[in-house]
Amino acid sequence: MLTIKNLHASINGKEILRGIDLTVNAGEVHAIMGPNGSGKSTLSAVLTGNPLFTVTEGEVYFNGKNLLEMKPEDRSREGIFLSFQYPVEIPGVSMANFMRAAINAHRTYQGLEPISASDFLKMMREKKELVELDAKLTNRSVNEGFSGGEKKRNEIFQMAMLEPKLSILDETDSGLDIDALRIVAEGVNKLKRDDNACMVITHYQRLLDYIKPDIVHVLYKGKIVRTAGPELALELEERGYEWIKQQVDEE
Ligand SMILES: Nc1ncnc2c1ncn2[C@@H]1O[C@H](COP(=O)(O)OP(=O)(O)OP(=O)(O)O)[C@@H](O)[C@H]1O
Repeated sequence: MLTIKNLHASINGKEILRGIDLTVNAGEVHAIMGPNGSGKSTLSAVLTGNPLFTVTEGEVYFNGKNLLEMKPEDRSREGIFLSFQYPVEIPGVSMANFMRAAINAHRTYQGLEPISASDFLKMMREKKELVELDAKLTNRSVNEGFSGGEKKRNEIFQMAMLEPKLSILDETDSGLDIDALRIVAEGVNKLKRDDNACMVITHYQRLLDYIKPDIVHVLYKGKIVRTAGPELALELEERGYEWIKQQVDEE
């Protein structure tokens, strides 16, 4: 589904990603861990087309298409979803109008008719139940006055509505409480299918108590320096990153 080859990216002339190689197949959940400042958020920003970052080398293919040539909105329409650490409030725009516009933008791109009012309402109802979103929240403006946990749940609701092929969840340093962590995790687990995939950026093993990753990667100094099964996250929880840093710096 996603193939990243030797990806280098920089910001203001400073190289942050220094040769990322990563393959994500349909049906897989990947956890991206790593010390502060190693480039985890930069990787999600580059994949979704944040214009602040410049790709200086490498290739990224998403379902056979050259991702780096696509505009950010087309990456979304192709099925990439980024859950933000700090979701923005959009006063004056109702959740229903926002979601309907987003779904129809995707449908137009796929050459489909706009979704009918009855299908849309049915979908809203089903997905609200799936992620246990309080029905009252969808009558309000997008994220306006939502608590941190409500915003997070709303992000997962949007993810459920858009049915992305690849979800990237950036939870770095987010100060999520244990309930919000569980919401994110349950959402990911419920939405997991054989034909979609998920990349979870996290500092905390505790998120991975709820989401079972198939593969865990450690990013350090802009490169993936270790890749293993879920046992790697447990080892990091126990031993920290120092031992990996030392090993890598000596290599
Ligand atoms: N606008 C910017 N200007 C200069 N440097 C930046 C900018 N944005 C990010 N960086 C630097 O890029 C490096 C990687 O940052 P990034 O946020 O990707 O790391 P991270 O692994 O997600 O870190 P954390 O775990 O602390 O969230 C850091 O050294 C950071 O200071």
